[in-house]
Amino acid sequence: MSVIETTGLKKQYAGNYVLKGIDLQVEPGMILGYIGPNGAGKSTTIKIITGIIDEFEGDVKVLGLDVRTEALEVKRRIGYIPELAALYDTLTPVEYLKFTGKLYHLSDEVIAAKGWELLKLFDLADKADARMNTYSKGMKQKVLLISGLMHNPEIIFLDEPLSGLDANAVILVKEMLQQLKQSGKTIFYSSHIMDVVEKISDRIILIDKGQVIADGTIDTLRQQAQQGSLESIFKSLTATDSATTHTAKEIIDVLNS
Ligand SMILES: Nc1ncnc2c1ncn2[C@@H]1O[C@H](COP(=O)(O)OP(=O)(O)OP(=O)(O)O)[C@@H](O)[C@H]1O
Repeated sequence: MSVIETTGLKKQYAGNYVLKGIDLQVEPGMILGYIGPNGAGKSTTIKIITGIIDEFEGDVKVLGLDVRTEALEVKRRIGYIPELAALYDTLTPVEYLKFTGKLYHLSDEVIAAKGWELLKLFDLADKADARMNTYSKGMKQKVLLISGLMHNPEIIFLDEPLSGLDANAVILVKEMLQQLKQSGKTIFYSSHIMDVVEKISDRIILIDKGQVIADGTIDTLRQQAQQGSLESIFKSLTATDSATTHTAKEIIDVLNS
């Protein structure tokens, strides 16, 4: 059974379609890499599947639940780690985790115990009482990761989750995702950091201009694009290689003019 299923998923803003019919079936217990150029529609897809955006065309089911009619139950069973979230940074991480933990109906005791343990494991224990407006970007990202995972969700959506993290934290998160997968969780992972996507994903979906243009394992994609790394596959399938060189030159020309 698929844990995520979208059929004919379309989304428009003022008559302009940014998703043009996405059909996805995601099996449980895998890491799915969801990639594409800026503006391709990755975040929009994630926001629709997680029930944040509720106006769309087509059907979306998560864990067999219709996100239109059962959005609350869907939200309870998934975790979403957004990109550059509007995190309430006048709060301390402890206060923030208490707030988000309550949204998932976790008890005060569970929030306090788990929150504290996780803050320690993410190396934030000594800053646990500081307001997050004094935090670095990576430190805030760690708090978002904790808050998206603390209720032990069945599916975890990550939108550029490594942004701002240092090398040790990146290694930690990659290892954590592998272990979550081994315990049967499904990971929907969207990122621009191609070498990480290439290493951790069991399946990769590449979208461009609101459409799926490649779908398969890294080996299948390699055969399809006749290229080596995921980065070169990405460039070849989205045809940005020579265009990028040209644009870079144009930017330099404008700067020099
Ligand atoms: N609220 C909105 N109103 C109008 N257009 C929007 C809105 N949100 C997103 N879009 C448009 O939808 C398209 C897809 O955006 P989306 O954020 O899903 O892309 P993305 O693939 O996540 O990009 P990135 O890699 O830059 O994060 C873009 O053209 C964007 O301008």
